[in-house]
Amino acid sequence: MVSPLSGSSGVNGHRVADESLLNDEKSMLGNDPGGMLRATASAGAQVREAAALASEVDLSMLADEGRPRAVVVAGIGTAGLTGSILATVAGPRCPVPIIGHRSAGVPGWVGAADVVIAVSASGRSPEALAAAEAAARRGARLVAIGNPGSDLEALAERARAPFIGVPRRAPARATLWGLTIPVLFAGRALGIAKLAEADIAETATRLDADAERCRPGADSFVNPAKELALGLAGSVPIVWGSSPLATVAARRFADTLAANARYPVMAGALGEAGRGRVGLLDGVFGGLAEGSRDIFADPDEDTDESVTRLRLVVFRDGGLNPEDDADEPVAVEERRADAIQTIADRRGVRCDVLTAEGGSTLERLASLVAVPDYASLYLALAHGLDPMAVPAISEMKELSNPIADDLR
Ligand SMILES: O=P(O)(O)OC[C@H]1O[C@](O)(CO)[C@@H](O)[C@@H]1O
Repeated sequence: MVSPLSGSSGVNGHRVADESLLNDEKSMLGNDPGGMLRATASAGAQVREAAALASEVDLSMLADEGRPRAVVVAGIGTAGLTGSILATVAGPRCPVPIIGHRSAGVPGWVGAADVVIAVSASGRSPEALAAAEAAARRGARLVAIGNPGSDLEALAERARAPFIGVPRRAPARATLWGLTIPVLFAGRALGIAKLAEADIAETATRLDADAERCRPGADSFVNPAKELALGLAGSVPIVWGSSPLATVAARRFADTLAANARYPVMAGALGEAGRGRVGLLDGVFGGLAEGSRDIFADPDEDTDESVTRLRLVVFRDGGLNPEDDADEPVAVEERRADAIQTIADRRGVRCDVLTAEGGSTLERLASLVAVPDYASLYLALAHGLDPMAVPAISEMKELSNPIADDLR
């Protein structure tokens, strides 16, 4: 029997995206048996619910021993991304290093002076469990976040550490906001991240508004997520972020495009790409592919599917406050973002631009995550793929699990 958390038609799909599959809401919902569209639409509700649940947990013991030497956020996949979000919200002047740890256990130097935040949507990833265990063993302050009633909760209980339960109603990647808010609460309790109630409320409102704009019933000409998905169809997407905040969103888009739509994506910081990977725009999938195209043809009408092309997506931040004393002035980031658009344009490489909006770091991040999250689902659906199914990931777990191996 197919479990409600695993799809069933992951390997059936069409090589060429079919826009008509995005036109009929009812059949689209039928092609999403796991309810990923619905789960993604709950982002705003996740923020509110997680904030309510986190505020019921006494996190004061985290701050009892004063400012930690370092904060380690341990978890894999979406849970791991919450560490990057905490670092972004804490900002470039955060006095405490925030280290994301995406493998089992914790770094060798972690000890009593440090804090470990172990995150796992299921509450049973070996990485987060091993991190929580190691933190308790080494006397580090621990807070665990994840599925209520899970092994992670039991472990936190044994370690007398606070646990913030995040109800599990969807796969981890559709629970980003439910996992993120408790991590930010932990950061706030430690005095390293500012998180005003108004920021939380406005972020939830923005996520609701984006869910409305991107709803399945909205046609592609008014639905920014369908438009983004159809533009990416058949391409190799490259997603670059203009700032650290925008780069977190870019990496998130790479994760969801890979997991939901099964597209290979390159993502990263535009600053770093500008010193290296930007050269891709001159290569076989970039300028060379575009050079073979009829220059008078409408780029959006181009139907030559035998040519694989890059499609650039630039996430622009612009910063909350240009006077911020971040390491890099906002003006430099802005010039770089303008430059990449010009360079793409000169080579005929098509480019989508998303610009952050909102009055807080959290809301700005949400504004760069919401539409792309939906786009990854629409791209899957346009290819006839069940966005929830992850057969290769399941096989990977099965084949690499030593217990399963012994039983064979
Ligand atoms: O948050 P969890 O349940 O620990 O899962 C970690 C990661 O493992 C996966 O379930 C894949 O195995 C991802 O979807 C997820 O982000």
